[in-house]
Amino acid sequence: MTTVPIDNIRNFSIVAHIDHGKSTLADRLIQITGGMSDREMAGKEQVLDSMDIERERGITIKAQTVRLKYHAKDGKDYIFNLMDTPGHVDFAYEVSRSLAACEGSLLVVDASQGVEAQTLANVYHALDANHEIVPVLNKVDLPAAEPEKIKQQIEDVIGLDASDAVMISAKTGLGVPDVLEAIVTRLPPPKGDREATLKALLVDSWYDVYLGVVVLVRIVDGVLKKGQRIRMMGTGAAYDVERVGFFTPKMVNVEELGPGEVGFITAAIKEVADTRVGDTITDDKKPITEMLPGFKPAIPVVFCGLFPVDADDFETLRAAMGKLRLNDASFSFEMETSAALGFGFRCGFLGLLHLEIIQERLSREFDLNLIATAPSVIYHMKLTDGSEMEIHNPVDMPDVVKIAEIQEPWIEATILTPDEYLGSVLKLCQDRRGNQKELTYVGARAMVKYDLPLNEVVFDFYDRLKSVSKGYASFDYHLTDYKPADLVKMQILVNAEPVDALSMLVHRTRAEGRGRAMVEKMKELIPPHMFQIPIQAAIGGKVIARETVRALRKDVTAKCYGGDITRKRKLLEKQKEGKKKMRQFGKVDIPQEAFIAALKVDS
Ligand SMILES: Nc1nc2c(ncn2[C@@H]2O[C@H](COP(=O)(O)OP(=O)(O)OP(=O)(O)O)[C@@H](O)[C@H]2O)c(=O)[nH]1
Repeated sequence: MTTVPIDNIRNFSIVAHIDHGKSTLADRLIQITGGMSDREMAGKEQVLDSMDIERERGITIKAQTVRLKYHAKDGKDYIFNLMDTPGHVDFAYEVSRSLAACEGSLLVVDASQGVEAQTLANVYHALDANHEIVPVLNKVDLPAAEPEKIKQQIEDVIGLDASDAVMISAKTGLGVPDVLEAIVTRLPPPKGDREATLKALLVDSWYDVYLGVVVLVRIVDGVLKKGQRIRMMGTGAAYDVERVGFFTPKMVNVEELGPGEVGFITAAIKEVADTRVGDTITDDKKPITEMLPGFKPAIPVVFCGLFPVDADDFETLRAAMGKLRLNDASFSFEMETSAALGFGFRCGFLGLLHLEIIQERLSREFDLNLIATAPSVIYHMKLTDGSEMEIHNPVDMPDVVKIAEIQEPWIEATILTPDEYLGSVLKLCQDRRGNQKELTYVGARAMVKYDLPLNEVVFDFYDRLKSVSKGYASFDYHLTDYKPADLVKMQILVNAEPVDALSMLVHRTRAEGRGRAMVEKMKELIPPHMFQIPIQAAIGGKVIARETVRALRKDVTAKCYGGDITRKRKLLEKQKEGKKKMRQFGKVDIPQEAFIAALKVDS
């Protein structure tokens, strides 16, 4: 089964904006080509059931690539390798490695929605990888579908010829057989030399409880065999290959993989961290000398502290993070202690969405209740003594008198929005110190490009963008460069003591607004004590905003005007609840909500 003529192989991926139907189409392709029986596909439950069983047996936790067999109209049998690509922008590097393992892409565009920000970002990645691209218009079954208009949009905005776009409904199956034919006739086969020394791309790797580390590879030249001793050129480590195979999506073992093929190997590799996405694999005995281009480690760009709300959860949190890291070498964490929040971890992420995903998984899968400190980016500091340093926790910032210059990272953001929300979107970008670079139209929607400081985006940019556009704007970004910035370290002082978890670097012009909003929020949420509590925002020794929590009166409800009984009861109950989750800070008890709220303020 493995010795397929190379001309009968097609390696491709599906690129699309979120929700445009990538997974539905992939499922259909698997179904039609027989990777799963109708019965298995019919009820989602059954597919899930079988996956659960597989999971229990540790067969395929994460089948990144599916091999499909297709008997084409030309009478020949073809092998398709459908490569999955990570769904979002933070994993741009992983996306580009997956794309580097194929020759073509299906560009799926929702015929009722049209081109979106991630359609563009993903199609550019595919073009960078020299892919042949077949445009596919999905959801033509919807009454709102406007395939002709969207074809024009693809031509105007992306510059791709869409006259031959395949029209489908991944949901009903309409047109999907045409997609299979287009893969054969319009995408090129891979090239490779079977007689040459082994050269393979490490596309991805993950940890499987039963098999250990599973490595997904794309063979460029030569043959990868069971029992062969291979070498990873980036790390220099050598391993004996134990298993070779592919997914259908079920795991199938074979003796070898030849040029152009995509499959997996296992080789007693201990940790995912021992494998590097993008590395070149060769034969240990007669290694090639030149690596495949583009190898680079993933570098975290956004950091924040994660602390358990309940201090007893610390060990659970450590274990949970360890588990997530097994399959995600780009997520980093180290222990951190905060006077305000106790023991926790300083974590590094590839970007905002990565941060959100990890946070979400920790709370959902491990049932952990967490407080996240304000996200921070990596700042470059030039010191007066001529040295330089990187700061990714405001707490570590040196004394201001020692700093000659602070530089912050900038991004280029692409936003697509319906015209009616354009004004609000521009205002949001402008408020976040953005510089507008471009404003064009994609049909009835505006496409704006902005240069923005990442520091302003890590706060709550997504949430704000969604709310000002009622969820219709789409967003994508990539890092560009570092620029000098007038940033200051702002601290929040409660009862004259700085609360470390609330320190942040902000632009001087934005410090007062944010400081004021934070102290106001804190005032609302810190209950009165026996003494008066000043809450201040300060830059260095200078206070820029202040509120005061008044000293406790005998009757906490007395200040409720009107004497509405239910309101009084609510207040008393709230206080009782608050007591349970307080952090003793100096002499002051600060409820968890106060931290969460202070970190979420918009200004
Ligand atoms: N009407 C209609 N709905 C479709 C069609 N294809 C997909 N959908 C629906 O669109 C939604 C998104 O489809 P998915 O396949 O999950 O989209 P995706 O691009 O994989 O989305 P992510 O996995 O979130 O990236 C689902 O509710 C599908 O049922 C179609 O051809 N017609």
